[in-house]
Amino acid sequence: MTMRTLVPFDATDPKTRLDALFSPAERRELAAVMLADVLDAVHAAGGEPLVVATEDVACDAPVAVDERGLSDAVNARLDPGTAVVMADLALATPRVLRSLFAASGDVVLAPGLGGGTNALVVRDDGFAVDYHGASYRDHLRNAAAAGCSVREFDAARLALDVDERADLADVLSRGEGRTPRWLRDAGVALADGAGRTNVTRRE
Ligand SMILES: Nc1nc2c(ncn2[C@@H]2O[C@H](COP(=O)(O)OP(=O)(O)OP(=O)(O)O)[C@@H](O)[C@H]2O)c(=O)[nH]1
Ligand SMILES: C[C@H](OP(=O)(O)O)C(=O)O
Repeated sequence: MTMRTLVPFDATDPKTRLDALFSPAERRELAAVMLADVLDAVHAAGGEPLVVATEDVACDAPVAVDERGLSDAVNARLDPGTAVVMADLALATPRVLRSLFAASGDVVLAPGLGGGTNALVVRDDGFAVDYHGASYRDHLRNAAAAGCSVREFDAARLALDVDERADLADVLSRGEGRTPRWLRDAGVALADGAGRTNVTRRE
């Protein structure tokens, strides 16, 4: 069973919350590397990805360029039986995505650590996304208002999206794809015994 999977991608000025660590060009490179890892996992999980991007981007999937905001661009394509997987889920594996796609419910929501919604599956055309801010809480409310059954899909490997410097610690310690290699090649490291607070980058 294949799952049509939207992968939203900010190709224009991605990962601005990492601007203290990386130049704009490096942030675009990192975003593209994470996108490649996510697309590999989506393909291996039986997903059929469509990248919904602010600008055209070279990647292993069809690309729909849509300059509208994130929620509008996704809602325009959210036919029942569609998944949405964010492009910065650097720990996502085929196994966890197969489980997400197989989870039952009119709306399946995978929370992000910061209160966002990192991935979802929609099977009811009464549901719409409303990203940014504490979107997970908003999505629970939207689903209830639409009379949708909801499955909360709590998975560590989907809960980590790369937004802040500290998120890189999890990618360095648990990542398996191109992204941890890119970070190490860029001189990013995790000081021993320091937890998520001491991600360093050699000059
Ligand atoms: N198509 C589209 N995707 C977006 C847009 N904004 C963010 N995204 C994607 O949605 C996902 C989550 O967004 P964010 O975590 O805010 O990503 P970001 O905008 O690169 O990060 P920040 O600049 O730090 O906010 C990522 O996969 C982004 O690439 C947008 O306006 N349009
Ligand atoms: C898109 C947004 O991501 P965040 O800004 O929370 O990383 C959200 O999950 O609602």
